[in-house]
Amino acid sequence: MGSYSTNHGDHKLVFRQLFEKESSTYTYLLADASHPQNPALLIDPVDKTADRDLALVKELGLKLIYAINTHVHADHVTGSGLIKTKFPGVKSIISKASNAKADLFVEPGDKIYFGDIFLEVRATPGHTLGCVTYVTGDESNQLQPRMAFTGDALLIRGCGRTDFQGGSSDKLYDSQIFTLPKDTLVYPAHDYKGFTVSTVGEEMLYNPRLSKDKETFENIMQNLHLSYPKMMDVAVPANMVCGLQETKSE
Ligand SMILES: N[C@@H](CCC(=O)N[C@@H](CSS)C(=O)NCC(=O)O)C(=O)O
Ligand SMILES: [Fe+2]
Repeated sequence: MGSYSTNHGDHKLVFRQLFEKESSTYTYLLADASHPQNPALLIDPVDKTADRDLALVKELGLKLIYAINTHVHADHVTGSGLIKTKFPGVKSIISKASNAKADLFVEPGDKIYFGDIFLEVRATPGHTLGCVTYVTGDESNQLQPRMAFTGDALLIRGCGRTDFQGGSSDKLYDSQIFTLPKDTLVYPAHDYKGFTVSTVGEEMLYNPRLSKDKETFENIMQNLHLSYPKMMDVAVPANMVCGLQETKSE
């Protein structure tokens, strides 16, 4: 289910799942096509594919208003800064807890509106301190099932590593992702196995890490033995400033 436009009562949600293959990153394009201006947002854009994403926005006749990140990525540079240089009206968004730069900062419980649809912010720390999950909603609750953009907190049959940038397996386990309704669709920031979508209920049953008890989970996370992302030294400082490397004025 990578791409659809669907009617939910009064709402017409445009949804596209886009992939950046070098970092196996998913970027998501959402828009409210029931609204006269077709307001749209991108979740977790990548610098390398920003032009592709902006061309799609244009082709679909959408008005991009937000470039949103789920967290300070360590494996790729966000497209937010580049997008802002090309579409100056676009506002970048990240969680306040990330301590990164952006135009707007969100906290748990905040709602990011695009037309009559919103993304509700939920704190899901543990992969990094400032990780959040964005969950679709609307005032009349017609937009069902909900879609959760989980960043690296919950991956399909996996989860984000917890060994850098304020990571904590204790916090990730307690981050309450599984309190969302079981039919909530799970859309992660990465997939390394070819999956595109899951549900909360499916992950509660089959996630080989988060379905376990806390002690087993923490033991699994301590023994992943993953090498650090290749781009980490470039990506983290760049993403702390929204992807734009600021030039120093003399
Ligand atoms: N090989 C990749 C990095 C892979 C990696 O560490 N992925 C992160 C998410 S990006 S911060 C992760 O949390 N992975 C969890 C897992 O179980 O794989 C590279 O070199 O970029
Ligand atoms: Fe990450």
